[in-house]
Amino acid sequence: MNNVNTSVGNTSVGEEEYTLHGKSSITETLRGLTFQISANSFFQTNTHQAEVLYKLIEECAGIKGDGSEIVLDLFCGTGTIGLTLARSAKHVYGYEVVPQAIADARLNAELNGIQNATFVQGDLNKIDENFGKNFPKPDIVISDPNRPGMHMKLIKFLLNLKAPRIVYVSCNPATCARDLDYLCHGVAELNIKGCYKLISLQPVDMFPHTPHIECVCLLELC
Ligand SMILES: C[S@@+](CC[C@H](N)C(=O)[O-])C[C@H]1O[C@@H](n2cnc3c(N)ncnc32)[C@H](O)[C@@H]1O
Repeated sequence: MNNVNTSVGNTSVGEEEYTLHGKSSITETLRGLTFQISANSFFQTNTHQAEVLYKLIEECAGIKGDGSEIVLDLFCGTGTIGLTLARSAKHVYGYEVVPQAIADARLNAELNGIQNATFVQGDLNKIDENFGKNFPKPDIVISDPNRPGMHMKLIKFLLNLKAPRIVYVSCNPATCARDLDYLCHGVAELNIKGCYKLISLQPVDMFPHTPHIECVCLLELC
C-alpha cells in the first residue's frame, strides 16, 4: 500500500492510498479472532504485546460471562477490543471517527460470526446532548483514545453516565493522568464532581526500546 500524507505532522492517516501490489488490507489474529485492517485504520503496532494488552483489558473489564452486560467501546478502531468482549457480553457499541476503521470493524464482526456488536462512525470530540440516546446504559465502558486523550465533552458525558466500570487504555501517561484525575476528582473550574476511584493501573511494554508505554487503568464508580 502506498498511503500518501502531505502534512508535516506525525499523523498515520493518509489522504490518498494506492494498492501497488497484493491486497489493500492485512489480516491479524488476536485473542482467537481474525481482524482485517485497512491502511488508514488503527491497529496496535506490536501484535505479540497486543495479546498481553487485550488479555489485561478483558480481565479489567471483568465481564460476568452470562451474556447480560452492555459494553461501550469508545475509540474502537477496527473493533478489536469490543469484539473480544462481545463473546461474553449482551451487546457491544463501538464509536470511532475513521470511516474505514468502522467499515473494518463491521466486516470483522461478520468474519468472526459476531452479531451482538454495533459500530458507529462519529467524532467523540464533537458529541452533543444526544450522544448516549442510541444505546442502553453500559455496564462497562472501554475508552482507548489516541495521544490527546479524551475531550472535556466526553469526560462530562462519562461523569453523567456513571457506568459502574471504566477501563481506560492510554499510550500517553500525561493525558492519562489528566483524564483519570478528572474522572476521580472532577473538574474544579467547571464545578464538575468526579465519581470514580482508580482500582488498578498496569503499564504494558507495547513499544520496547522507546520511552513510550501503554497503560490499562481500571476505574470503578464510587
Ligand atoms: C489508540 S487507537 C485505539 C483503537 C482500538 N481501540 C484498538 O485497540 O485497536 C485510538 C482510536 O481512536 C480513533 N480516534 C481518534 N480521534 C477520535 C475522535 N475524535 N473520535 C473518535 N475516534 C477517534 C483513532 O482513529 C483510533 O482508531
